[in-house]
Amino acid sequence: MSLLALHGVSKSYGALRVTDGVSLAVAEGETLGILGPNGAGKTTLFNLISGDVRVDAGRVEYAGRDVTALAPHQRCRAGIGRSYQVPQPFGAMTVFENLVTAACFGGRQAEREAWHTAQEVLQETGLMPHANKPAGGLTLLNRKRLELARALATRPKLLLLDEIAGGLTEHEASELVSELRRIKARGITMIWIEHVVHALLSIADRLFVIDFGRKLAEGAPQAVMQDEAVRRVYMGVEA
Ligand SMILES: Nc1ncnc2c1ncn2[C@@H]1O[C@H](COP(=O)(O)OP(=O)(O)OP(=O)(O)O)[C@@H](O)[C@H]1O
Repeated sequence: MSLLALHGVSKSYGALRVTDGVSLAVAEGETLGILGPNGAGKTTLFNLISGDVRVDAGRVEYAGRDVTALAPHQRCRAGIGRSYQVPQPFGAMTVFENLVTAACFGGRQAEREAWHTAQEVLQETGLMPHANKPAGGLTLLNRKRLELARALATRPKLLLLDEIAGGLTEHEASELVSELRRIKARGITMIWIEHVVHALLSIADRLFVIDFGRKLAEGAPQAVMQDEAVRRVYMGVEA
């Protein structure tokens, strides 16, 4: 069964149609990679799934339920967790406090449970040595880890990752991919927008390529990367 299904979702800003009738289904346990040129509408698609932005038309179904009218916090509590392209922690709070806050408010966990979750997520994401540091002072890698950790603390069934490897060194990106592999092995469904293609290819079960707000290609990673339209639009390779 699909955990997430988008049915003809569209969004415009003024005359600009940023999402144009996108339909998409993601199976439980699947890792879907999203690719597309800058400005193609990838983050907007996440905003429509998480509820940060409302659709103009179409429907968003999650776990068999129509969530199109739900607010972001309701979708989060239903199990849709997300990271943001630009990490957005509470900078003056410690890493641990950020995670407890995410678990309490995003995951609706009681205080004791939230503390337990925060400990687990610190361990899982390698942030334990930084638990008591203010989030605002972290390195880029650790800010990215915290972004992932905050989403995990809400105990998502569906995890939306927006360019989590962007700006990292090769070594840092591969550490992050190892963490994502462990998350995937726990059965969490993931949708990952990423320009670091080799990182994405090392974990994605399927790719979905967007251009001008529309689906350009979808399917098995190797087949999609060989697709002529994808090579022309995304990689600038002449067909
Ligand atoms: N709130 C907004 N108001 C007006 N235009 C917007 C808004 N949000 C996004 N856009 C425009 O919609 C288009 C798609 O933006 P979006 O951030 O979804 O693209 P993207 O594929 O994620 O790009 P990138 O790879 O650069 O992150 C862009 O032209 C952007 O300027």
